[in-house]
Amino acid sequence: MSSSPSIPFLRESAAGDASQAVACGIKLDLSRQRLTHGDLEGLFKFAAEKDLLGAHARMIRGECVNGSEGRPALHTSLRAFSLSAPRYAEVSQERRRLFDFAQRVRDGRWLGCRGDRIVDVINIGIGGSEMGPKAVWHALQTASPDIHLHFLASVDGVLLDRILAACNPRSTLVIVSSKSFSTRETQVNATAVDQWLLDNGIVGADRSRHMVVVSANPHAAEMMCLPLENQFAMWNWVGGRFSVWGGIGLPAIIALGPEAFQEFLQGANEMDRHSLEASIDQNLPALLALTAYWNSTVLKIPTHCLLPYDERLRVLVPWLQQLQMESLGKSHGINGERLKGRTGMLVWGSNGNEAQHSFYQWLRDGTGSTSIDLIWSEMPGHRYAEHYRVLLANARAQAEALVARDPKAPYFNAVSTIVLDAVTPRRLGAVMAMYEHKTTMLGTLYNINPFDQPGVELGKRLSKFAETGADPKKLLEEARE
Ligand SMILES: O=P(O)(O)OC[C@H]1O[C@H](O)[C@H](O)[C@@H](O)[C@@H]1O
Repeated sequence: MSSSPSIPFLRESAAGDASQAVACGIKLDLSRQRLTHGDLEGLFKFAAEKDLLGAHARMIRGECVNGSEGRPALHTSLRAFSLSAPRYAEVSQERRRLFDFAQRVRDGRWLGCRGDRIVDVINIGIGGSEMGPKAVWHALQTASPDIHLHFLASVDGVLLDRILAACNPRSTLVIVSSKSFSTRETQVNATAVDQWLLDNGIVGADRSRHMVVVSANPHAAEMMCLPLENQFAMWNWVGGRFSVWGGIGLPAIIALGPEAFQEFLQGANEMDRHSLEASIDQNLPALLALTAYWNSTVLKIPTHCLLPYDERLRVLVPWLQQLQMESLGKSHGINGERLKGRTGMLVWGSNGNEAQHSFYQWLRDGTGSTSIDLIWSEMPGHRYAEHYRVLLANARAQAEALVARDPKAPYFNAVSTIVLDAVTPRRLGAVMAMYEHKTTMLGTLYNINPFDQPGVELGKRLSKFAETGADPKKLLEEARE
């Protein structure tokens, strides 16, 4: 593979539809990517050398792909509907429990301890234990929902105060979500919300009507003095940032209903099957991964910007940021070797239309090159024809404007457009699964393990030391000596 000095557009060398791929209601257009058709063919050969699709299939089959932690990465099993999927029995049993519990909350068979219906759900959790369900809820909630979700993630009392002020404890359900059940922010927030229940007279057995836990730690319910039936399982073989498909999705299951969540899972499962069955030149996640690999390693583009032209997809930005940056923000390979060249990009973005009036100036004229995904839907989520017409005109125009930069400047943009036929639970599942597969496929291409996060864990350990009043810098220095 060689870098092209003239930075051509794919559309200049690919005939007809060769720069497009369509699956699961998603149309990917790579024509504004900066490579030739020959370069793309070279990337397909590189993918074959790396056995990209074989490695992907091995992940889904349950092989030990997370070497540093010695386990498989089976998030795809959480959205599988076939007996042959690894761990199917335990996953489907837990899914039934989750759906049954959510339905009881929704139809009023599960009430607060004084007989009130649950109308507010507070999800206490951070990172992967927050971002997935938050993205799903933001995308699929109706304008006036029966049940309101609140996400308490950071250990910042301001957020705590605001959320508690919006809720009545008697009609509130608290979900404490933590894979490890040892994350300090979550522990501190859970204790504070528990105290709020206590202050409002919800004590003893009554607490169990207002609090449940989701965790891979079998002692989580016990740690919160709750009965075991108030715990929903997750498993060590699902990474936190890949976990929205199971118990971590509980707030969304309650707020949207099991039926919508089932559709969400089915959409993801459709994408899983597409990713296993489609040839490389039509394989959506593989095409996204290969062009990202090209952009980062050959064109040396340092950042990737996601610009949804659809309010419903706004929270995909922080979700994708964690997914890609925690998975691919690594400079060592699977055998601990220091890697040459770039790995994962900095991921950022915003609601596309709003961003036009804030940072597009930089994207169009600044001294940086950017990889960009523009994403929109062919069906609006509202009844205002004029709004949709203007929004779509903006999205289409910006797809061109963002690549219309000074051809003599050393800075340029590489743009993909991703068009959904609609934003339904099914399509959302497919889009999120597509980005998950893009991320893990990039792990294969870069030769890194996308399933661990050693850098974050050091920070977590140091914060615990800092809580005792110790200087974290000193502790690091001592550890080095
Ligand atoms: O779910 P928990 O165990 O509480 O972890 C919450 C988060 O903690 C860390 O920040 C990890 O890097 C994240 O991947 C994880 O999602």
